[in-house]
Amino acid sequence: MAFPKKKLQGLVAATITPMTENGLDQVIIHVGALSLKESQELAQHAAEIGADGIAVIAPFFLKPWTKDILINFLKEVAAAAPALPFYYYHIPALTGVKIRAEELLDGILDKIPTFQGLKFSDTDLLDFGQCVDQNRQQQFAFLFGVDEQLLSALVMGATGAVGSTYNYLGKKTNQMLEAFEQKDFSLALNYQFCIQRFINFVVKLGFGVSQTKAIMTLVSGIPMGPPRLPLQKASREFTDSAEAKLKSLDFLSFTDLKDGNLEAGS
Ligand SMILES: CC(=O)N[C@@H]([C@@H](O)[C@H](O)[C@H](O)CO)[C@@H](O)CC(=O)C(=O)O
Repeated sequence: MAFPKKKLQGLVAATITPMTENGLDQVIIHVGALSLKESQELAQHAAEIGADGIAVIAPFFLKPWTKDILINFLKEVAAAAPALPFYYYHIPALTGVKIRAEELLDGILDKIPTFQGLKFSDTDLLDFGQCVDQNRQQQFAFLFGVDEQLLSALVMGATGAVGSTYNYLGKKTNQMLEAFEQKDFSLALNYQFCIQRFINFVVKLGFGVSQTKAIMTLVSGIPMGPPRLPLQKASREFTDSAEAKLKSLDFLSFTDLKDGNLEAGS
């Protein structure tokens, strides 16, 4: 998968959608599920509808407890869409599957010939760095998923990023990428700190999918609708505080705001 230079990937729900100036470049569909059969059906469906790739998280109710078991699970899913590039989505805080990504990558192409890369949503930069270091010959995509640490991951060799905040902090993040590419690390750090200030603020208020939807609605004016149960809609207080913070950090001016209907879109 070729990543457009200096462009970020935004994650919308379960679909990874790299953006270019002309819109969606590629669509990678997440097909993870608790049941292998369901995952395989989703993978086949993704192939039928023309997806550019599929991504899978580890099953998290009945968990794989060794690397080999996890690989076997992933292999069976990948085999259901043998023509599609395959990505493993490593997000241990949510799946509870803590098998190190570095271990998983060891010899993975022998098992999963369509393996293309990793979405790495964990703060363990030792594991991430070793994934990159030990696979320099493989041309894998190393997509980082902890937005507040992206700069550190770029230093480690991240080839792309997939995260929730790029849906509305993309401009600032692109400025950080630009500064990084120009080797202006002090400027890049300023951008990263600014992004961190916002994320740190919302994390303290309670931040997740519902809050992401509320902020996206606020910024874009496109009603994202309520989250599905068991998630609860973000409170009005949250949205007001997030809006004030975005403005105080200069992420957003009054004129940037669209007429978002926070209540709409069921
Ligand atoms: C745990 C989590 O939700 N991580 C996010 C990050 O983008 C995260 O929202 C961001 O780094 C702020 O902490 C993504 O990596 C994952 C994500 O958005 C998703 O799978 O929906």
